[in-house]
Amino acid sequence: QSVWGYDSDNGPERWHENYPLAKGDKQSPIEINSKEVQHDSSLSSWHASYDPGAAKTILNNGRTCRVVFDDTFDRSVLRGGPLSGAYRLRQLHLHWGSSDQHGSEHAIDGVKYAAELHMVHWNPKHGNFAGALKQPDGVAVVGIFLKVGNTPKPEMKRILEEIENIKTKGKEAPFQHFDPSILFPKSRDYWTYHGSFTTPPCEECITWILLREPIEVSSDQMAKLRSLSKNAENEPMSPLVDNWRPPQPLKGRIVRASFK
Ligand SMILES: NS(=O)(=O)c1ccc(C(=O)NCc2ccc(F)cc2F)cc1
Repeated sequence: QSVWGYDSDNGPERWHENYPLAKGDKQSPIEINSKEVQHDSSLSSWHASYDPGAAKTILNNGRTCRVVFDDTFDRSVLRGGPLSGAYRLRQLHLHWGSSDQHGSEHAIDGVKYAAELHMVHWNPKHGNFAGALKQPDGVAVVGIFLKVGNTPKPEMKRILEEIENIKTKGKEAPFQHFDPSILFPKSRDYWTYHGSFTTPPCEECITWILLREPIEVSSDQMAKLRSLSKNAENEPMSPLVDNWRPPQPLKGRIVRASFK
């Protein structure tokens, strides 16, 4: 079946067969080379004002672990930085590796992190998410790198505790009273560039805001993430790991930094 994934027969190298946009000129992720980044002093700082009551559920869709928010009105929004207007938080999810040495989608000067967390927002001026996907300014994703260390962020615990309840594909559990801004690192420094979804259909509708400072998770927390299964409960356990797309060609795009 043409369902895409991260295995040799349906992985990133073959996505273009069913999703032609995957071979576009503004694809994500990318490798950030700090020597080629342009500092832009006109970039303002970004601001998230999230309503913890907007959090709804957490689910395993066989390809990632995703937390879904109520985005039927401007309840949890991101503004500022490279954005004009308020973008609504729709979902957050993660990409991670089979070991602590890799797993992030973006890489910084060759450094890959153990995981990368994406907070996905869309521009309500385009009516709905499906409409926003077709616009270059339709979606904004805040990317946060996860680094394995020994002072793990207690706020990550909440997501990882829920993993017990969504071990297999298709499992969903209530996930309420959660303010994702507690996951942000201290520094608001970021890189920004124009790119795409890192998964099919790979639309080029994303303003990426990648935070420079990683947050710390423990090796046990990473092991918990790796205990999720790609398969449903009545199928053989297949560890959900290495759900990351490799860096794509920059094709002349400029990456701007909010910091010197
Ligand atoms: N990793 S990432 O942050 O770049 C990313 C963000 C959002 C989505 C998404 O919403 N997919 C669902 C989806 C994507 C396209 C579409 F047409 C319908 C649809 F539901 C996928 C990847």
